[in-house]
Amino acid sequence: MFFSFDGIDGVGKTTQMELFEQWLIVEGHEFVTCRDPGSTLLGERLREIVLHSDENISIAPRSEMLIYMAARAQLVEEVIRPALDSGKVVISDRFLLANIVYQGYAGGVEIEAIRQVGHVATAGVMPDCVFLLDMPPERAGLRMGEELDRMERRGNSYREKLRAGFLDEAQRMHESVHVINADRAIDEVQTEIRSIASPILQQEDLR
Ligand SMILES: Nc1ncnc2c1ncn2[C@@H]1O[C@H](COP(=O)(O)OP(=O)(O)OP(=O)(O)O)[C@@H](O)[C@H]1O
Ligand SMILES: Cc1cn([C@H]2C[C@H](O)[C@@H](COP(=O)(O)O)O2)c(=O)[nH]c1=O
Repeated sequence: MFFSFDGIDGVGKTTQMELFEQWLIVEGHEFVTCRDPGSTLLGERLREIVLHSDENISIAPRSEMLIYMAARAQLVEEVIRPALDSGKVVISDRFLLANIVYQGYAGGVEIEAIRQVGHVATAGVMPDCVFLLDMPPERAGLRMGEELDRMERRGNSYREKLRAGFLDEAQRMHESVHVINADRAIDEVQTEIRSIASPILQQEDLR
């Protein structure tokens, strides 16, 4: 079973993932967590390039899209597929949906092209369930730290496009993408996440 968490920067993904992991331990599930981009040596190197490069290193929109894809291909190969093959639950901090939204809807790269490259990069490995944490960008911005990375430095209109893009994709993929109102207390958000995950995990256990 493969879960991912996504949403605009600052919505509380990391906080919710940590609570979700604690719950999985109590429920007796073996799991592997990862972050996209990252969680492999190559992926962490690419993360550093795409998020923390000097502003005078130009990264064109398509190059940016492909850097994320390369990191994800390695993540699937080294971490996600082996974990799923051994029956573990996988929890990923972001996945292909972020590429479609950040580089496509908000970044201007053709969305269909991203889907096609995404299919190659992931070899068809996709989350069974995506928790899309949603809230107004101006409120999520209040939760962001002081040091912003390359993506976080993009302005409000980019963030508005991100939110709209995530919500469009959630409608398109309504069977697997669950929109969670993240503008609530931490425990309320987590309760909803667990209530969605619980029947999915039970069904998997029965197989
Ligand atoms: N529901 C919430 N209410 C208030 N504060 C929250 C909530 N969820 C998280 N926070 C706080 O907001 C900050 C950002 O949270 P977190 O790091 O989990 O977000 P994130 O989505 O992973 O961010 P990023 O993607 O930018 O790393 C943290 O200080 C966290 O404690
Ligand atoms: C996977 C992916 C991510 N991004 C962006 C989204 C965030 O701004 C950063 C990742 O940092 P976080 O700690 O996970 O929030 O990268 C992207 O633009 N495209 C992608 O495919």
